[in-house]
Amino acid sequence: MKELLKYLKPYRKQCIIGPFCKLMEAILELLLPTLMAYMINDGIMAQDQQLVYRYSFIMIFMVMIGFGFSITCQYQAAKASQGFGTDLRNALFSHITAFSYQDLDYFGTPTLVNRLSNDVNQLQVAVAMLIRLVVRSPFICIGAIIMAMFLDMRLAWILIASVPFIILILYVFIRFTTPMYQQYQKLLDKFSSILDDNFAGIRVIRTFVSKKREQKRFQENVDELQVQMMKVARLSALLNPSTAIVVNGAVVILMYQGILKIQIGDLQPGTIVAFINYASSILLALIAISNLIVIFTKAFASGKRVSEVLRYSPGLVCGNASLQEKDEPIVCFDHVSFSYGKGDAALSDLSFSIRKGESIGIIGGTGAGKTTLISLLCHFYVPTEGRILLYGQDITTLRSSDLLSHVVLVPQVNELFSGTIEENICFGLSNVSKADIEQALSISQAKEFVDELPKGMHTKIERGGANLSGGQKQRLCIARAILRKPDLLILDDASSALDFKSDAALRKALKAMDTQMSRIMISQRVSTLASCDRIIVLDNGEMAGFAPHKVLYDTCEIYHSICESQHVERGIA
Ligand SMILES: Nc1ncnc2c1ncn2[C@@H]1O[C@H](COP(=O)(O)OP(=O)(O)OP(=O)(O)O)[C@@H](O)[C@H]1O
Repeated sequence: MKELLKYLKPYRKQCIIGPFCKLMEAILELLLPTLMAYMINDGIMAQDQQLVYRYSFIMIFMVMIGFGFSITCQYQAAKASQGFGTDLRNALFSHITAFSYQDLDYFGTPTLVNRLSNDVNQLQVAVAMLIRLVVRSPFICIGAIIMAMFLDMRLAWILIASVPFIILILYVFIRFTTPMYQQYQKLLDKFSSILDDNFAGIRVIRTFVSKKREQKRFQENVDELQVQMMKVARLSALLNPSTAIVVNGAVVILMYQGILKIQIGDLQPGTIVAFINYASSILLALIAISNLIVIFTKAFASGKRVSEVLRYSPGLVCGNASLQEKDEPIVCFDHVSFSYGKGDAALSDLSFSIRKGESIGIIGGTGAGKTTLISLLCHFYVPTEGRILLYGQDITTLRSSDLLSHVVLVPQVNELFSGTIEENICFGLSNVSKADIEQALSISQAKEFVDELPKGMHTKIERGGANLSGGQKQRLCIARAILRKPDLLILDDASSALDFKSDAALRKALKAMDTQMSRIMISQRVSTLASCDRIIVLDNGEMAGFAPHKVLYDTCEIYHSICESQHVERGIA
């Protein structure tokens, strides 16, 4: 939680001025009942009209000054809490953007979204309350008792005696509600995760007529949330009445004792009015304190969740070295093994090298480890054992921007953003020539369909490429990668939505483009990979073969059976 304090530091001024103003307001508020007692005892009872006017004027003046202090405090509280929330949200967001896939897997996206939005909101409210009420409410409670002691010491003891009961009630409340709020936040994360699944997979849910099942899952979670919130609400609902019972009990005893004292001439009526005023001030301050406790209990749970993210050091640290092109293999896997979390090895002891300009195919059954291999090469995950070298340099020592400008990946899932086709292709690049864009579109086999669009490259793409077909999206993503002119282009099943003719044309155009650009292509189709210089055959995370098509066809049993299942002949390459 300490790390959160540093986001309050820039608002030190507001954190001092705000409570100071509230304190001044509270002092004025505490003086009012005593002034009223004097006004009643010395003015009204003695029928001194001038004195009544004088006290009335002083009291109105004090109320106005108090109002000014209150407004100033509200302004300072708003300024500090909004600023704190914005700074914290920015810091959290920039910390999360440095997370690797591994780190994102560790937390899960829904909980990170919740922490960024809901939890930071709770903290923001807590900061506002900290400035507005944390000083004021206890001060009013203590001050009211002290003022009452000045008026009548024996009656004041009735108020003092109620304090331990109130402290006990507050303690019990905090003790039981804190774990309940933590549990509630966890359920909220689950809720976000279900929403995330449903919105992302809405088409699949409809295709597989799973709407009812998903609705049931959603309902169950909402019911759990409701049960948890009801538990907290039941306890919270008890808090205000229990404190009110204690304070009102004290008021009843005060009135009784007060009347007895008035009857024997030991107390004046104005004093008992002031006592009742102080008792109700204490009651209001206690209600504020109980609400503060609810807010701080929630904020404490949220603060722990936000701190956990801020304290988390990304597992994947990038180096500072710049990549030097040397006369060494562009890629070298040196006894690389990898497991996701504590699961089985997704890759086991892989060792191979890729020469500059070589085209490499990767084939293997579902879950064989093809995407994992590429993710390690792009430094999205760190090998559990072994090293990956780029031009002989360990990729963990390289500057991330250097690595990603030399190695460009077109992933299985196509990501396009809202904007024009041109903006999407040039994403992250500046000063790109029209000729280069046209060339990239042409190589990726996208030029034909883009030219047919009425607005050509200026056609608007909707978010996620919703107004394009799967094949069109893939071609634009390939064009975007080609435009970067990388040393190593990786296509992870990136031509799966292309028809055979376009797929063949793409491979031919890539080969003709630049003999210096190395390529890695993952595919389930032998026909897509057969023309590669060499093909890696993966089987359950292990390398079952690494050779040209014809050699593998003759020597690798797994590859041979894949070819047979796809009716591919030895001479296809
Ligand atoms: N994020 C992840 N967390 C845990 N396990 C994972 C994760 N991603 C992949 N795996 C597991 O690692 C293994 C290799 O997966 P990978 O995605 O690399 O296979 P693949 O060969 O690319 O499969 P496909 O052809 O179906 O895409 C599988 O057993 C898979 O269940």
